[in-house]
Amino acid sequence: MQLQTSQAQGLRVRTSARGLPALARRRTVSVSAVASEPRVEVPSSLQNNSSWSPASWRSKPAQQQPEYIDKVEVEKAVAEIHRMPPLIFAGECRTLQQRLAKAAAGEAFVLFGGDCAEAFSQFSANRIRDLYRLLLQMSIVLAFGGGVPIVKLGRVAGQFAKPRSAPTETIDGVTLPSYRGDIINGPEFTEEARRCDPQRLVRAYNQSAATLNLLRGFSYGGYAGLSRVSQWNLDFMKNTHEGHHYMDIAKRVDEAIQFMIACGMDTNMPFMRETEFFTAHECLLLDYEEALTRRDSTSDLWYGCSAHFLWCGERTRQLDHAHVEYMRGVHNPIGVKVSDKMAPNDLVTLIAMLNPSNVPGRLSIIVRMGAKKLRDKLPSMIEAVQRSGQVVTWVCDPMHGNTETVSGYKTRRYENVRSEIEAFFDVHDKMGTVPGGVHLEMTGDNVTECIGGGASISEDDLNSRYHTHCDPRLNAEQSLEIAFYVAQRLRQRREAMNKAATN
Ligand SMILES: O=C[C@H](O)[C@H](O)COP(=O)(O)O
Ligand SMILES: C=C(OP(=O)(O)O)C(=O)O
Repeated sequence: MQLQTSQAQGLRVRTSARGLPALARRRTVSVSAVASEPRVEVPSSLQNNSSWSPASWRSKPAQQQPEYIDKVEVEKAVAEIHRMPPLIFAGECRTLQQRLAKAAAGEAFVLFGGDCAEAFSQFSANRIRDLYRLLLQMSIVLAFGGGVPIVKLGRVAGQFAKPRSAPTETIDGVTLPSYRGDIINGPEFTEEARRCDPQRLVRAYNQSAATLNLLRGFSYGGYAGLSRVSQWNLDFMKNTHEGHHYMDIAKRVDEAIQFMIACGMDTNMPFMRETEFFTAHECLLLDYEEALTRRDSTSDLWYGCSAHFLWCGERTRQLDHAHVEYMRGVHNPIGVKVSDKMAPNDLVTLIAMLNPSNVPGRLSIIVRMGAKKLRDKLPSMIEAVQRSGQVVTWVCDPMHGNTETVSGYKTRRYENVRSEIEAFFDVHDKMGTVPGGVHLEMTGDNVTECIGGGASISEDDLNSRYHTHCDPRLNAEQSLEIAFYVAQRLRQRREAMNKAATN
């Protein structure tokens, strides 16, 4: 065993025989393996020897938090949420962690998608249903291509808080605080709306609870049954190329089911009637997250009970700051967004802090850099993580490195989104590592927020149905088109691996 020291970080990384030389060969991680010993020692300046508690983040600097005027009102709202039931259960988080471990090993694939920012004004059963069934459609397409289970994770039922690049916004000479998500303030450009209002915390909790209730109903009440695959096509998609392509697959699924029934398969089996669906959001607003942090009575461990999966954003992942402190102590599966700005050694340290026992499925690294930077930077990140023996689930967010402003609208080009996914698969194929999933800002609505794709949305179309409160989302047709592209890449990987196995 070799011992390497990175002087810049004061970080000691031990590499084993399966470290450096393994880079060139295809490598899978066994999910059934018990968690291996951590191989990375966190520098003493970053070590946190004090014990963790749901409130220990308060002793660290916290980025992107709202400035409330009335602190007493905040305390009241937080106390109210603290008395409310948890939104999720620890056992569900453990199940999700197992699924994500499979994705790390290439035995499953993660489909992560939903609104950039959920909104109080856009809350409706139809919108939740349309996002849900689009995710179901996409998961059918992906499972068909990839031949692996699809882990469905919605950016939903809690995706309310937004980190912003600038604290203020100026329009026609008037400067107001930036919109930070409906859980904090309102999107309208008025002083009143932009004031941080603690009552919004309670409203966001209630909307999340109601949304989750419906999602659980869809997942376990028959809506998501495999016999209904051909009924999930959204009405406005029926006459589109993607809609037709989807129906071809749906017909083949129907035929396969008929065949299996003829062979004696029991259609009452849970996998025929139900599906697993998990929720996720950015762990940004720490007052809210702390109020929903609960100790699981069966394991005695702490869980963030606002969602099954929480992620730390690109703007709040500082190694010695509050968000990393909070996240290191909750036992949910978690993620971190990573741009090209992150140094590979810092990534290794961050992983060691968040997943010191190296548990597969605990940590997803969600990369978001744009295609070109991804081709340049991702290989050295993967190499550093591999060399340290750390197990992570690599996920591609092709949205956040591809935002631009056109005619005054924030937008993204379909072609750039697809290119980043292409680069992500190419890099993993080249390195023999596993592309574990995609993370999309998307909606089941027929919006015109991203340019291009088969729907041919042009720059001039942007103002026609631009409804997002923050970043532009792929519409249903563009999302399905992405799913077909990813499915094709998954199929190619599967075929290449089968070929390699038979040679
Ligand atoms: O969704 C992510 C961020 O909140 C968003 O990209 C920030 O946008 P901004 O750069 O306009 O603040
Ligand atoms: C803010 C987000 O992403 P990032 O942290 O990658 O900018 C997001 O996904 O909503």
